[in-house]
Amino acid sequence: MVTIALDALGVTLGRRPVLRDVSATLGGGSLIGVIGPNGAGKSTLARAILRLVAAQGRVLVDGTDAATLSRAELARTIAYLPQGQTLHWPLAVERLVALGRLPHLAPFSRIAAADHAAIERAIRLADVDALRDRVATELSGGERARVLLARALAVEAPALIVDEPLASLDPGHQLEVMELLRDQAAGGALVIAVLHELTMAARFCDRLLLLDGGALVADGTAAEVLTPARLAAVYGIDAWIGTAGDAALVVPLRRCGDDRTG
Ligand SMILES: Nc1ncnc2c1ncn2[C@@H]1O[C@H](COP(=O)(O)OP(=O)(O)OP(=O)(O)O)[C@@H](O)[C@H]1O
Repeated sequence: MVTIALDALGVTLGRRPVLRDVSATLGGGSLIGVIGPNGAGKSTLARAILRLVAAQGRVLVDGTDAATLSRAELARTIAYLPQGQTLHWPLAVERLVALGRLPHLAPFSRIAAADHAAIERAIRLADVDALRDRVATELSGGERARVLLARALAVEAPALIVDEPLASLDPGHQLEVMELLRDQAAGGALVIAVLHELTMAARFCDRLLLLDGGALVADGTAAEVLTPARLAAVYGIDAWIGTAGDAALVVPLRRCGDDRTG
């Protein structure tokens, strides 16, 4: 299992500090939710871990500074589903998923049986078998999101970072994707998911990192992180926090100071 340690990670964009002094040790076998309001720095944190943006501090992958790893090594170690990716090429779904194997291929080599097996596993896990012959640019938003998740799964990396994997998914597919991420973690992967759906985060994640204004303001279990006071301070909302059976629920009720219940 892989361990990713963030050591005083910081990012400045256009002279604005958008991520400040984030330190945390993220271990394999867990599903870690990264939450926080718009602009809190969640995607920037994901990109800093992947060295897609210049950052201060260090990212250690099993004790090795990620800055010393090649692009291909890093891509084989941490698979990535970026936020809201647009597709430019009218590729068939199966070929798009196959791109997930690129970090494993030597230049000009062909995909091997092991690659085909990984592609088939990813197609099955992301539930996109029925779409495999479709052209990816002609899919609905939710279908496309699941195909792109399949591409990330096809890497079969020990760590997976997914940025808003539930955006544009219907409720059934949201649950399916959260179950899939939880299963990946149960199988030993380190899964880091940027999420806006607080109920999904509370219900499925082993640990939550709450960002606000680029700072890590809380790090712990859902019960520790998602308190009424913190939801008010960070999101500016009054929320109902409870359970239905054994499922955690976080229901935003109103903006703080707003008497309308809608
Ligand atoms: N190239 C850039 N130059 C300047 N500021 C930027 C740049 N890219 C992002 N930012 C700012 O960095 C901050 C963090 O952005 P980031 O995308 O990490 O937020 P986020 O928490 O993922 O937000 P969201 O929930 O809206 O996706 C935002 O205030 C954003 O406006």
